[in-house]
Amino acid sequence: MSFVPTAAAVLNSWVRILGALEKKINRQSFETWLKPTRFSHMTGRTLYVRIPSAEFEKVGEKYADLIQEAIDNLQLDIEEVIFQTPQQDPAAVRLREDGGFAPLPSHSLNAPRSGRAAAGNGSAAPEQARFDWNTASQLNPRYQFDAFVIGSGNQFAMAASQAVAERPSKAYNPLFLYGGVGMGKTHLMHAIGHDVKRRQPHASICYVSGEKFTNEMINSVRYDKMTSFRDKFRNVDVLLIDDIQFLAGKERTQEEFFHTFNTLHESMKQIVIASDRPPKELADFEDRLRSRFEWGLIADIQPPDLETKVAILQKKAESEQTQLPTDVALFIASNVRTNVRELEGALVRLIAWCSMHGVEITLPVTQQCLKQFIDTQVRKITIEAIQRAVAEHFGMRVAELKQKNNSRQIVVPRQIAMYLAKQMTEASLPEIGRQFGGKHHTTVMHSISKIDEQRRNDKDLNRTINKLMETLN
Ligand SMILES: Nc1ncnc2c1ncn2[C@@H]1O[C@H](COP(=O)(O)OP(=O)(O)OP(=O)(O)O)[C@@H](O)[C@H]1O
Repeated sequence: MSFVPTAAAVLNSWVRILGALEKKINRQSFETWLKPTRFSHMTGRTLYVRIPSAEFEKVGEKYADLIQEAIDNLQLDIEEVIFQTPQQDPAAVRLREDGGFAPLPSHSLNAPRSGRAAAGNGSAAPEQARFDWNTASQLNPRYQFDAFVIGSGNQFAMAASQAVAERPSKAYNPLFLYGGVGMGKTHLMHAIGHDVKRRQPHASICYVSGEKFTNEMINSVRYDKMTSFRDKFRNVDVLLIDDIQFLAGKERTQEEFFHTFNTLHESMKQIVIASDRPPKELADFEDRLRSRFEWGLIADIQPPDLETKVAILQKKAESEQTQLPTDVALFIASNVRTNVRELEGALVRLIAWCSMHGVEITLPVTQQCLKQFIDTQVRKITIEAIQRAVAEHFGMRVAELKQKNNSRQIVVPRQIAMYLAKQMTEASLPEIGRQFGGKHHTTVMHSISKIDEQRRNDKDLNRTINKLMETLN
């Protein structure tokens, strides 16, 4: 095959493969298993595909023939496809030379897979005497404290995490970390795990997501293995449980977690919990659990400011052995909004593009390469979308935001919506005024500066705005 891929072809390769698969398999399977996957990057002739969770590892096996067929038909120069979750390193499934997909041989990062099997995740695996967290801690080697950039929004959470790592169960127990999507909660949890392990090599560290905890519990009930499930989670030195909000409304799982929590806490074992919201906002959670989450320390992570975003980009580039000029870092940081994961995505795309074209990373190249990425972000957010999101958040109708009504219940959401319109769209003040029922541009300006000022002192307002920004992004 003498096909020479262009950068765009490589970046679009997975999208093109998906396009071919969409025509071959039923819609529901496609929507469930393939649509959530994303092109990650390409190294040599290896295509890396991002899957949302370990559950998706079977995609490679299930659709191996169809993927191979699509690669052949599209004449893509791809030798192997690796599916990886954000947490795991290249793992899961690999396209073999003979054209089939097979699991990679087990190594330390794959160890969690054996962990799941031992817990009876869907299969009737034999009971295990004691789960070995030493080989299955699921910690990502890249998520270390020294790879975490400190800024005003995360310094408290970082300090609390370091204190916990230095003195597990003695500093703050539990430590409850919360913040929006891609703000570094998982990174900090893994860093705690690594640091404890460095100080106490024999400590057993368990990192588990709320979803995995739930699934393992369901399977344990199903296969009558609750004893080993309890043994597994109640005999660790440090329990790091991510995305606890997943347990909302799941009474039986909450009950089980309640007892896990009590056992660990009573035996002076460290518990670290991460969530997308503070304990008091965890709806559909038992009060006794919510109150336990507040026993130790609650630390929030706010979105990074511009300087922190630039520093994160520089650090990530450094770890990729890439020189990132300051004007490029500034350009990316100011155009990619709050989410650090998206910031990383933009950088990965840029590095891939430049290495494929054999060009240096400069501002014009960056502008060209990230144009679509940034345009999509800008395009996505309209004043109408902001009005809808704000109205929904405050339980009101969009029309009320535009009415001449100056009651506080209407004024505050309207001011927030105007503020977001200024921050997140290109619209001018008169344009914003027009879209809010014909307000004068000075009224818009007043609203924006009011919210801007209040946001600095009012933590709840700040959180509401961050949450709305995330929803819109
Ligand atoms: N301050 C930071 N310094 C360096 N990297 C960061 C920082 N904050 C986030 N990241 C990086 O951003 C990515 C997303 O972070 P992470 O997965 O920890 O977010 P999260 O808060 O757990 O998000 P989610 O709620 O979606 O699980 C990771 O690659 C992480 O290393």
